[in-house]
Amino acid sequence: MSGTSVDGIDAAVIQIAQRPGQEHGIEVELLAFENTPYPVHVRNSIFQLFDVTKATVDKVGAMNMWLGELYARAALSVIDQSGLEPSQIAAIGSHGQTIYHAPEKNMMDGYNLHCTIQIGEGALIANRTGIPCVSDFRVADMAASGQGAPLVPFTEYLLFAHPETTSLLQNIGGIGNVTVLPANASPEEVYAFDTGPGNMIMDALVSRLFPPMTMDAGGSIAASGQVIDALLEWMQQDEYYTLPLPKSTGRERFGQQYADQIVEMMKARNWKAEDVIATSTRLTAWSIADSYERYIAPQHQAHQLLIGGGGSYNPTLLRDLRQLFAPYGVQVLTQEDLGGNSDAKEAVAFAVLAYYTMKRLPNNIPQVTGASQPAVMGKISWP
Ligand SMILES: Nc1ncnc2c1ncn2[C@@H]1O[C@H](COP(=O)(O)OP(=O)(O)OP(=O)(O)O)[C@@H](O)[C@H]1O
Ligand SMILES: CC(=O)N[C@H]1[C@@H]2OC[C@@H](O2)[C@@H](O)[C@@H]1O[C@H](C)C(=O)O
Repeated sequence: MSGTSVDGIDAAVIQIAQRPGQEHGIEVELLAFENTPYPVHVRNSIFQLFDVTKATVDKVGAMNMWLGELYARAALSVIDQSGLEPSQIAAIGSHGQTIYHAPEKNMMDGYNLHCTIQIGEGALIANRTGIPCVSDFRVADMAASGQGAPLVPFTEYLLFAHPETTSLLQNIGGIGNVTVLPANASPEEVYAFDTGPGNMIMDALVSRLFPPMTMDAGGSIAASGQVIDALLEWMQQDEYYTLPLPKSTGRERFGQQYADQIVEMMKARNWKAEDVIATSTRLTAWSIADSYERYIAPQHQAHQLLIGGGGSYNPTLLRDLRQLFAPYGVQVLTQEDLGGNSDAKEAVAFAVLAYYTMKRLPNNIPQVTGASQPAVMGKISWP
């Protein structure tokens, strides 16, 4: 898995045990996990592709192969760490790198041309590892008129649903996304959506205002600043926060151009850099709490908000979240609080999704993505 933050490659080896007689009853054990940060020049080359005027087909094509090589190496390395041989691995699930995501309806000659592009060639991963590789998951959901995201809720339902506890699984990566798992839910009652920016705005602003840092490690910059009310109010006006469900978003809305606008405002109004970081941190926490109030609380009183993704390592963000969720009586915990691993969660999810692809079983949740029907997502490349 390589997410929207483009911080590195997350690779996990898992063992799946099928509960007898239950197609969707599985137990997952994490055998090994490894995060390989992208070298700076690779990260910069990927970021170039987020600018549609620079993402020419030659560059996209070459990066598709380059990332395939890097993902294959990451897979072989984590397999080695697990103590297994590649020949013992049934399949690799590779999400790839999203370079473009346009889930909204886009009609042309009567066809909906909404699209999403994940690169990192699966054929190359299969060839280099000798293991079948499932990649390019999202397009099958889009073919069924879905948004192609979020996909992790399928696995969260399998792994975290509980008879008595209503949980919100909040991932805070580049983008924030939440899965609502009502107590004793059937699959049809699960829903999920992107809450808005996760770390994306913070990362972009830290990169601009505190180079060579690329993230607010430990939330220390935000902790040293004060929230700027005028900026927070401006950010809260984005129409994304009130769009109807299902909805998903990405760098196209909250990426570099968005951060540039804030830097311009900051210069014009003499705001302090650490206050701008404190405000963007609060915005992420606010968007998660606002999503709860707007789309979840009217139907479900949640017991806990379980934070995963890199945002769970930012104590200032967690502080803001705990403050905002206290009035609702929702406990804020991280995956680590449950004995899990915030970093590994999405990599594990794509391994689980690949397990279903290999069995030719549907692995999207139509009401989550807005798809008209279940789909078997993922394309299989054989070695
Ligand atoms: N120690 C830390 N302190 C503060 N923030 C951190 C820390 N570690 C990671 N992060 C934040 O988490 C981000 C990475 O999160 P993660 O790996 O979950 O994102 P992703 O998987 O790329 O994104 P997405 O889930 O949106 O696809 C970093 O860019 C950074 O902002
Ligand atoms: C198009 C795309 O890559 N979307 C990501 C992104 O990062 C978080 C959020 O936005 C989520 O919608 C999705 O990723 C996770 C893995 C998902 O599909 O569940």
